[in-house]
Amino acid sequence: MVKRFFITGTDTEVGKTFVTQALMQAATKAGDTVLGFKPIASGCEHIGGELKNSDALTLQAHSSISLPYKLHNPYAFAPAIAPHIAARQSNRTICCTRLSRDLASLSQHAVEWIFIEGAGGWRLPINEQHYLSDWVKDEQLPVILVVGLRLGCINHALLSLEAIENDGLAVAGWVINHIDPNMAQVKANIDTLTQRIKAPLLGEIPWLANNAHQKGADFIDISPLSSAPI
Ligand SMILES: Nc1ncnc2c1ncn2[C@@H]1O[C@H](COP(=O)(O)OP(=O)(O)OP(=O)(O)O)[C@@H](O)[C@H]1O
Ligand SMILES: C[C@H](N)[C@H](N)CCCCCC(=O)O
Ligand SMILES: [Mg+2]
Repeated sequence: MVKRFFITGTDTEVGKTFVTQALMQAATKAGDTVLGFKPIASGCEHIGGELKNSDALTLQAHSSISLPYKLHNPYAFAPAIAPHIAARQSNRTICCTRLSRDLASLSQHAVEWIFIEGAGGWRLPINEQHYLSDWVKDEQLPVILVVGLRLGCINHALLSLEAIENDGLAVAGWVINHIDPNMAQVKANIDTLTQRIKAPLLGEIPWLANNAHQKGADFIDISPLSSAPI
């Protein structure tokens, strides 16, 4: 059965795509097949007559099978703004039923893993009534939290975990991602997080300058995910 995980983060721009790519590479290195899904993306460009997003293109490029772009990213909006606002501006409605149908059809492909990248942080509005977290709840997806290590991330990490758990979802793991090469008191901050977070730590990714992104997988251990509830 396909193992599916939802990747959220302590904020936007904390490394969700970077970590999702690393997870996909780690699974691929282990000899498994993977698919990436970015249900909702804002900040897209017209490419070949279609709106495309760089996160979704990254996930598509790291997938084991070749599928049309739309299957990796059903909702694509041009402006780099909150997706529910972008949707409203373009007279579209983001709908959980559609997302579930698209994930179900992706899940029919014979792959071992599907990694699903959220947008923004945990409580991202998708329309006037719903949050992306409501859809994750509908799907009962185990969650992986990316903590972008910078000043302020302790509060963001602990509040995100509290919300995920209060939503009744399993935290399958978390990842420390070094996004600030000049951060002070790195070890004391990491100790503060590790003392308080009980979920498995899947890895600590250093600041990888000069687009050394392909190395991300070297710092990730996906083995705790194999025993996570599906
Ligand atoms: N460990 C790292 N070392 C160096 N650069 C990093 C690292 N992690 C992330 N980055 C860079 O930080 C930026 C933000 O990362 P990323 O796009 O993965 O964030 P995100 O959480 O997916 O953002 P969004 O909310 O837009 O989806 C990117 O330019 C990425 O290349
Ligand atoms: C465009 C950007 N890169 C993100 N994908 C969108 C982040 C939306 C955040 C909304 C919010 O919580 O305020
Ligand atoms: Mg991203």
